[in-house]
Amino acid sequence: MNTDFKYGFWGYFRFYYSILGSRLYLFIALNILVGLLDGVGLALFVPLITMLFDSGAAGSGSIGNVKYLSDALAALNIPLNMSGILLVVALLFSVKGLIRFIQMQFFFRMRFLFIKKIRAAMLQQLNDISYSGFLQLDAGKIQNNLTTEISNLFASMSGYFYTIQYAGILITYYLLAFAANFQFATLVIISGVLSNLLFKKVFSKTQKLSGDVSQKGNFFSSFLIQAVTHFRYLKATNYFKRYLKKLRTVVDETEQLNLKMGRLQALSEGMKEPVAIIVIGTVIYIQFRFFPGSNKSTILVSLLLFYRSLSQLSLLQTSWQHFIQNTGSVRSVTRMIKQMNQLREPPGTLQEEPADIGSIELTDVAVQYDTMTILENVSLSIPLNQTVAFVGESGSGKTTLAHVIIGLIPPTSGSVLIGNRSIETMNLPSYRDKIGYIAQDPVVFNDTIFNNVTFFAPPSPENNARFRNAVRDASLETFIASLPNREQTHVGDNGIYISGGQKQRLSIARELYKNCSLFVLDEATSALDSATENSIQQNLDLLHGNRTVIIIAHRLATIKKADIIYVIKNKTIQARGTFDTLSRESELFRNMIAAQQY
Ligand SMILES: Nc1ncnc2c1ncn2[C@@H]1O[C@H](COP(=O)(O)OP(=O)(O)OP(=O)(O)O)[C@@H](O)[C@H]1O
Repeated sequence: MNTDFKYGFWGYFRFYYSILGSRLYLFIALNILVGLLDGVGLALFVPLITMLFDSGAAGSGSIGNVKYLSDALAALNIPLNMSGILLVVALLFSVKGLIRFIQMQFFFRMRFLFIKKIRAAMLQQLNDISYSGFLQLDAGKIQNNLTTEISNLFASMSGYFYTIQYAGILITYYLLAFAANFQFATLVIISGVLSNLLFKKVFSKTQKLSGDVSQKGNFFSSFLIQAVTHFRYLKATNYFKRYLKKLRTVVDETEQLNLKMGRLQALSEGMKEPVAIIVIGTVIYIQFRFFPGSNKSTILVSLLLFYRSLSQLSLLQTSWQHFIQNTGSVRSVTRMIKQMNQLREPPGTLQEEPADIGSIELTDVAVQYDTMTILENVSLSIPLNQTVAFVGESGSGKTTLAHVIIGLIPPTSGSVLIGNRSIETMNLPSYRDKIGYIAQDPVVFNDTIFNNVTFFAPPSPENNARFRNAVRDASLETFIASLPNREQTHVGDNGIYISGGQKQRLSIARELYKNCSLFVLDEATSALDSATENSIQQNLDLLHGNRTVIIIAHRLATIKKADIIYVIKNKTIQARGTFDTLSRESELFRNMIAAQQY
């Protein structure tokens, strides 16, 4: 997909072409064919008019250069009488109907391909961007671009190509009009071009407004996502009312812009016919006033064609307006695609990472967010299948350190080796296949318990058995047994139908089901009562010696069995050792224990 194009007529063509390829040519060809059939069908009325004017045979009158049409009919042995001509016209318009049917079908097929292709590409990009890249994006922008803006993108394309179709029809009419009476047609065209300058201003204003509407759409989506995600909190505190004001302001501003665009559309709609009629009226006046000897029958044919072209011109202007109105979406989507491309995670090697991740070694690691240093001089080692814990006060950088180890955040400096290989060169998706991550905020999807735990694996005897083991080890068995629909129970948006502790257990069960080599438990049991926490702890202890486990915990009682505890303070590791060693040798650790005893 070519997103590096100039925002001009050919630039847009190149962009649409990069998505649909040579299908576009077929679409244009069908459009032109429809236009041509329409024009020729209409032109066949010319011999009819000749017949009426000259009250003789259609071929005998003088009707400018259009006479060749009646000659062509004669050559095809079609009788040059009213019924013969009408029959041919009916046939031509029937063929046009058929082509139009094919063209419409093709149009919808292109719409299907267009949206599918862009959406699939953008979803793939979302999968490919790095976590630090993702932090630079905005949820509302992503959502708005993937839904509303993509549909608008297609609307821009259809506006663009319908404009070409109507232009094709218009050109056919104009050529015929020129053939009938050159002088008259020239005057109409010159005046038409002049009057079009009026519309140019309207179009350029619309184009600017279209960009603003897209941007506002991003804001609105962002606010809306947050309102829905935090609905419970906003309701409980009655903050929704205040939030609503924010939402209303964005809606109001967006609709004000749409209103302005609507006014411009109304203006161009309203102007179209009067301007065209004034143009033709003036030309007729000039023609008869200054060239009294003009051939009236040729002017009549020319007029008929211009009159008919009025509706095509109106359709052309509407399509162009439609295209212009949606160019803001094209700019928004292509900018986002470009940005997402730049934020891609480095590909690393293609080879699969081994099931055993090996030992983890960090040397002199530093992490900065912008100019703020979060960690520095961090060196640590996590031997294979050992359990380590990171402790330290809130905001000391424990989660950040875990993110460095699982390759979510690249260190600003220093080296990270996983199984003796630099993390920079690793196949990160394959590495993460082996990682179980229980985040501070439990991650729960709006689906059934079974799907949440198995992550949408199909039910099978093997998966069902794995599911049962996982929910047993996460102490969820009794809870599930108490539900009328058991594991088929839906947990609601963000797990709104279940308790905080149940959400935590559900996310633990999912990682246990995944059967990983490396587990990161970031405050994984903080919302549980002591009895449930103990029971899960016993099951997690079974991982000890079999899997590598990183525990981040404030409650020091939960890390007593860790092989190594790293104490983080002032951006670096201040002490390390087992619980007993640290209790004896580290004043910092003793103070932390003391702070938890009451
Ligand atoms: N994306 C980010 N951009 C800027 N600063 C960030 C970002 N993420 C975290 N930080 C900052 O990095 C510091 C360390 O955060 P981190 O989440 O690693 O701490 P933590 O020790 O896990 O805290 P807690 O125990 O409260 O979870 C904090 O000061 C935080 O504000």
